Amino acid sequence: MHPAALASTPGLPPQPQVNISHANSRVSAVLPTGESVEVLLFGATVISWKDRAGNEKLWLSDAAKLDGSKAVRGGIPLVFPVFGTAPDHAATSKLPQHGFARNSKWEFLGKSSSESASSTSHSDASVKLDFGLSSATLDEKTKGLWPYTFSAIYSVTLTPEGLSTGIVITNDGKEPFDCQVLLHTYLRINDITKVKITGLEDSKYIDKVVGAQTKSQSGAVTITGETDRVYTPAKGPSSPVVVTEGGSNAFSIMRDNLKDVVVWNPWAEKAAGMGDFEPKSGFKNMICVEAGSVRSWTSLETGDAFEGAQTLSY
Ligand SMILES: O=P(O)(O)OC[C@H]1O[C@H](O)[C@H](O)[C@@H](O)[C@@H]1O
Repeated sequence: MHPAALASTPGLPPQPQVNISHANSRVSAVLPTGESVEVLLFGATVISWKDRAGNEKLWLSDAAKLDGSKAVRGGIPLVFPVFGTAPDHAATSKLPQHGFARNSKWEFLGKSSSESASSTSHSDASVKLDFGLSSATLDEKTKGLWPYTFSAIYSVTLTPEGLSTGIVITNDGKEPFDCQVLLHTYLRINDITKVKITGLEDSKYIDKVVGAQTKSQSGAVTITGETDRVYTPAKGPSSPVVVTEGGSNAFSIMRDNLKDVVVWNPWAEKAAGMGDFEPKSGFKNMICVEAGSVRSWTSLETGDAFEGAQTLSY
């Protein structure tokens, strides 16, 4: 066990266990109540989040590359500084799809844990794992494609109630830069045909499946084929987006300063065409609901910071 692990001390309430494994390439944490999370340093990608009964809440492809050779297909890849590609935006036009954050090795900055003072009969300990990426640690090729000076801290907080992931990006350089941020969350569901997404009613969206047309959502979102939409929820970021399955709440997504929500399911044909998407029928068991700020650019002047977060619960 790594020195960072928190061992239980006799007489004190049970504490979260934090481990660094797979030749220092993954960080995992388990709460005394049984919930767990696992984060790959490659991309600071959350690859697993389990409830206290051990049920996996995120979808991860059986063919996902976890060795750093490709962005992870599943979990929560981090999109920065561009969503998709932006051929008309000179500063980011050379970057690969969804930027470099999901393809870069992040540093584990450490953990902190807390427990509510009111805890009596059962522990409600939580743990926060912090990861860092900056222009100083980017590989030379990426620096050449996007020559700005920045630092990013990504925090993954596991509580008995849910999982929060939040990012702070700071412009540490002399030049301003524009960026977009997205938490590309693959939620695991049992049957896509029974899924409804609420909280996006009466909202404008860009339908990327039909030539980036702008449309308006009426009622809950259901998924009956390839879906790739960028919503700006009319109710604003403080209103939850809820995924129900067969009428029961499966997930609730709260956003902090992330005004857009991407809804993506590749459906059968697109899934068949993705080498790292397995099983091919897996599109029935996932829905991406992605909190972000991607419809426009966030401009950061020297010393400015952007902060955005989501909290997932079930
Ligand atoms: O295949 P990836 O680069 O991981 O992108 C997967 C998907 O991400 C987002 O949801 C985009 O809206 C989609 O257009 C894209 O297909």
